[in-house]
Amino acid sequence: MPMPPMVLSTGEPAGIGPDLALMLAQSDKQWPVVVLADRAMMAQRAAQLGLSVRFQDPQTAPPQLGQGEMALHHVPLTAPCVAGTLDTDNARYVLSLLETAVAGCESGLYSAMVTGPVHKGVINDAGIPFSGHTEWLADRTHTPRVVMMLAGEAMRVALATTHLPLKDVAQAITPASLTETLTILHHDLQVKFGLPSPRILVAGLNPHAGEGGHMGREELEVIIPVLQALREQGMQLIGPLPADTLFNRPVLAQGDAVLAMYHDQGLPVLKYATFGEGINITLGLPIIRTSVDHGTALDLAGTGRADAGSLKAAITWAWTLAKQHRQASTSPQ
Ligand SMILES: NC(=O)C1=CN([C@@H]2O[C@H](COP(=O)(O)OP(=O)(O)OC[C@H]3O[C@@H](n4cnc5c(N)ncnc54)[C@H](O)[C@@H]3O)[C@@H](O)[C@H]2O)C=CC1
Ligand SMILES: NCC(=O)COP(=O)(O)O
Repeated sequence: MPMPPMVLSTGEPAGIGPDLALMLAQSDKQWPVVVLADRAMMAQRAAQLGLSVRFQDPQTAPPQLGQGEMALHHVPLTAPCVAGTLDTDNARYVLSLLETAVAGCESGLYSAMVTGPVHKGVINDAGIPFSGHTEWLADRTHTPRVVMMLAGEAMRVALATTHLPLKDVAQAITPASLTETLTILHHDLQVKFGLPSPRILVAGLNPHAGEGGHMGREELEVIIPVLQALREQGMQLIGPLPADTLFNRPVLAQGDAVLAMYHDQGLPVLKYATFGEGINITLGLPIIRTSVDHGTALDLAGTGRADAGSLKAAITWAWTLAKQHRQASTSPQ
């Protein structure tokens, strides 16, 4: 049986997601991907970008598409879309792309999902609470805990908390949540990244990792006891390390991944080092999901100036993971 294709949700229609999908369709080496988007919007965006794309019905498309071809599953927009201009009416469209992608992965129609960027604000403005793909996917697949990890050539950074207001971060880092996060991270570094004995650099929460309790007590009361308990189970955990000195080359070289305590502790450094070629992967999900390392870039939509490097990396990684998963599930025990 051939591998099912991957699925790409193009995300916010006013953003660069549709542009990037159209740009990748120009490549002479095409991945097996079914693109989810409104066909007329894609045709209009292609014309705006000066790109020629022939849309194929995924049911009848050949497995290997040629340059300038795209397997497109039509999902209708709710309202007409202008590149760069958000419209709350299209929030349901964005979520229906995600729902179609997940349902297809669950049914075996697709082997992995790759997500283009969504605009979290406009979905909330439409009256739909939405923190991010990561939380939405956890909820949709009934997975109590997942882990967001961004990865590039220079480093991998996972997060102990994701899209939370800063004031809520400390109380969200509990012995149970940190233990679960580290367990998922450790497991997926082994299984998905082929690291039999991963070394994880764990950041502290407070300046100077609390400076022995003088600048915050979460390290003493939560982080250190959790690391100790998990080390006793055999995990290689280094820390808690002061976040301001963790991100230098000699320290990074001692680990395979960093666990940052919150979004803006880890991601600015990672994006500075790898923006444009990094990927975002949700660990701990029952399906494979990778994504771009950037947002909707409304300023670039329809201009042709967006860089498709991260989407290409996300698709490449999703395919690698899908092949790995298939091999593991078909090889004899
Ligand atoms: N995976 C996702 O769905 C993500 C969604 N977002 C959402 O995107 C929206 C906008 O967020 P921002 O903070 O403005 O981040 P952004 O990544 O959209 O833009 C930041 C800067 O990077 C540039 N940029 C982004 N992607 C680029 C690309 N592919 N090529 C060249 N330049 C690029 C933009 O032009 C802008 O100057 C927010 O609603 C945010 O929540 C942000 C990150 C990830
Ligand atoms: N900064 C990364 C980010 O916001 C991605 O979030 P998600 O939509 O993949 O959960």
